Amino acid sequence: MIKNDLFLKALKGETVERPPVWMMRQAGRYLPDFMKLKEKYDFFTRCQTPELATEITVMPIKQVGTDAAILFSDILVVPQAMGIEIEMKPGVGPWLPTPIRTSAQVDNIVVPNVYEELGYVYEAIKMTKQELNNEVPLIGFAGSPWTILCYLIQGQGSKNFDKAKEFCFTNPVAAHMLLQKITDTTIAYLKGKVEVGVDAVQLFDSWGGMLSPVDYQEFSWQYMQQIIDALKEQIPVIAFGKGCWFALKEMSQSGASALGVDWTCSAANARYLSGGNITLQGNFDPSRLFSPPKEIKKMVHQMINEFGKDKYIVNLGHGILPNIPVENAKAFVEAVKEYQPR
Ligand SMILES: Cc1c2[nH]c(c1CCC(=O)O)Cc1[nH]c(c(CCC(=O)O)c1C)Cc1[nH]c(c(CCC(=O)O)c1C)Cc1[nH]c(c(C)c1CCC(=O)O)C2
Repeated sequence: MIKNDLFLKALKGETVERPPVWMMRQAGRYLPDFMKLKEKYDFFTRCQTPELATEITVMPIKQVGTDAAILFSDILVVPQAMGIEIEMKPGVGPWLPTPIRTSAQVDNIVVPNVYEELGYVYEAIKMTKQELNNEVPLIGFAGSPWTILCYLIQGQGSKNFDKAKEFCFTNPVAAHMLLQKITDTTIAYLKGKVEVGVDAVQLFDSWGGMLSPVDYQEFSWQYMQQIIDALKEQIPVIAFGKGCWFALKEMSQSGASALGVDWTCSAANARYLSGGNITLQGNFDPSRLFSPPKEIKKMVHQMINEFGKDKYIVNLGHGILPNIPVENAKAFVEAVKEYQPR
């Protein structure tokens, strides 16, 4: 039994005294202790060393006081396991020496044995569960197939992922083959995470909002739905699509336990579009953590009043920014703990 079960209760839609809070990318660069480890070990070494991944995962629990932990890892470990070379270049971010640009390259990509290729993730989960000692739940995650495809084809981050979209629209057969291979790998990968003890999983569709509503259904949502279908009987699934407010209706009917929303969609609109019955998660503008702590607290209380304290998980609308003062992140979390229902 998990001692702080607010997050799990909110995922089940149960009544809570206050909503739970965690932050996307909470295990990251705004924490001084994280930066010390970053100086010593490169990014994928931190991901691949269970002791380091565990240490980083529990940092925000101890130092900021969030109600759930999310495993320190990356969405790109999945395509790495599929045999694709991916580097994390300082100052650039994800970088592929050989981006995928042809059908022949897609043909050659394998659906791996996840237990062999991603055993280090499962070790990190087991170690983290021990370290957390049932204080708070642990979230496992994966990228959506579309968001992973964006990096594989573009070859690096992008403002519009133009090359990824060009590939999908000029070579849809290969694009769908690639999306299906990522989907199959992701399902096996997440089932493995469930087996070693994660308490919930989140799918990050960070670049879903790059697509039109019609293209979103074709190139992203149908694969998200396959993953949700494969997992929903075993574990609560959170579907987060940045910029995907237009799909909230389909998402609400998918069997996901909760839906993530970003700050461009108001609480009232998100409730309306998702049918009013499903748990929502979000949606504080990450840049608003630059405001003074007093103002942050006021805005957080207002946000909870707008979403309602039940069927709600307080979070940011996307990952925390690297240069946010730790004090401000703490104020965000404290505000939720101090919340008094109206
Ligand atoms: C698109 C995406 C990626 N990775 C992820 C996403 C989806 C979420 C989102 O959109 O924010 C997911 C992710 N990446 C990381 C986590 C860890 C858990 C957490 O704290 O939430 C999670 C959940 C650690 C990380 N992943 C990364 C860092 C920072 C780099 C470092 O620590 O050296 C962290 C803490 C690197 C990374 N990895 C990726 C990017 C774009 C970057 C940033 C590159 C840069 O700006 O330097 C791909």
